[in-house]
Amino acid sequence: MTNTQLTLIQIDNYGPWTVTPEPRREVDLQTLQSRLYADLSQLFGNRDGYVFFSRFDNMVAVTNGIDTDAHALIQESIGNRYPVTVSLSIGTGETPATAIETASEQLQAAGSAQASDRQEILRGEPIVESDRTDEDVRIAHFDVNDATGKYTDRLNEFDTFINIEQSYAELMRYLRETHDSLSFFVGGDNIISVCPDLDAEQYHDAIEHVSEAVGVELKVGVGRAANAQSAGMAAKHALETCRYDGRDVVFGDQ
Ligand SMILES: Nc1nc2c(ncn2[C@@H]2O[C@H](COP(=O)(O)OP(=O)(O)OP(=O)(O)O)[C@@H](O)[C@H]2O)c(=O)[nH]1
Repeated sequence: MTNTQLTLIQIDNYGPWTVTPEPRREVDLQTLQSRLYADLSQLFGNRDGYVFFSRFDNMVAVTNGIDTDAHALIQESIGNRYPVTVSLSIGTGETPATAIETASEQLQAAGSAQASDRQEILRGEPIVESDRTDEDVRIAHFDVNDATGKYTDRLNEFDTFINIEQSYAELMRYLRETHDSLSFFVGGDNIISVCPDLDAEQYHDAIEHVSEAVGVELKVGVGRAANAQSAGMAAKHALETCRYDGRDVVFGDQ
């Protein structure tokens, strides 16, 4: 069984800030957003978490093993470094979808994303240490088969981008609707999904669905562990095994 702990990260009152006192230069917003993501990736990553940028003003972190004090420290550090603050909401659940649902509801209950008096909220309870197991987190690392030969070296960059993004859109929707999983594009031709305990057939069906819908062929390595970093690393090794023996689904511990 999985026991996912996710943290919703939301920039406080960001919409109004981007236009106050007048619209801020887009390049400055892009720079702020990407630096904030980089810092959060490092701050959570140093504690074995994974952060996904989703919409940049909102980000989702897999935070199994990261306690409330560490969240508070990260929140304070961001507040000291940036002209904006972030709210953090920790949600847990048997599936990633229920965890993000809880995290989102807690933050919504604390006030609007665009309320000037809702700042640096820290809500939710991490999984208690005694309830944690070595199998709480499942990370599935998807990769497009031969993206370089089929797309990067043949098509112009924008048409390559369309193909990759379409496979992402199909996969994220399919896994969300059929298996309560959350999928994130992480660059290149890679998609990382936070999943419950799915079997090889279910991963194979997802890959087949994407292939039939948009004609992009995927493979996937799956890892399980007590935290995102270890599960993610096991998934990467499993993906190498896919490359080596040609299977489309490999589990890290098999
Ligand atoms: N975020 C992330 N990106 C990766 C990773 N591995 C590769 N990439 C990206 O994916 C691109 C394509 O690399 P590969 O997936 O190794 O190449 P490929 O042509 O698809 O070949 P095969 O995957 O072996 O079929 C690279 O340029 C990187 O941008 C990874 O582990 N994480």
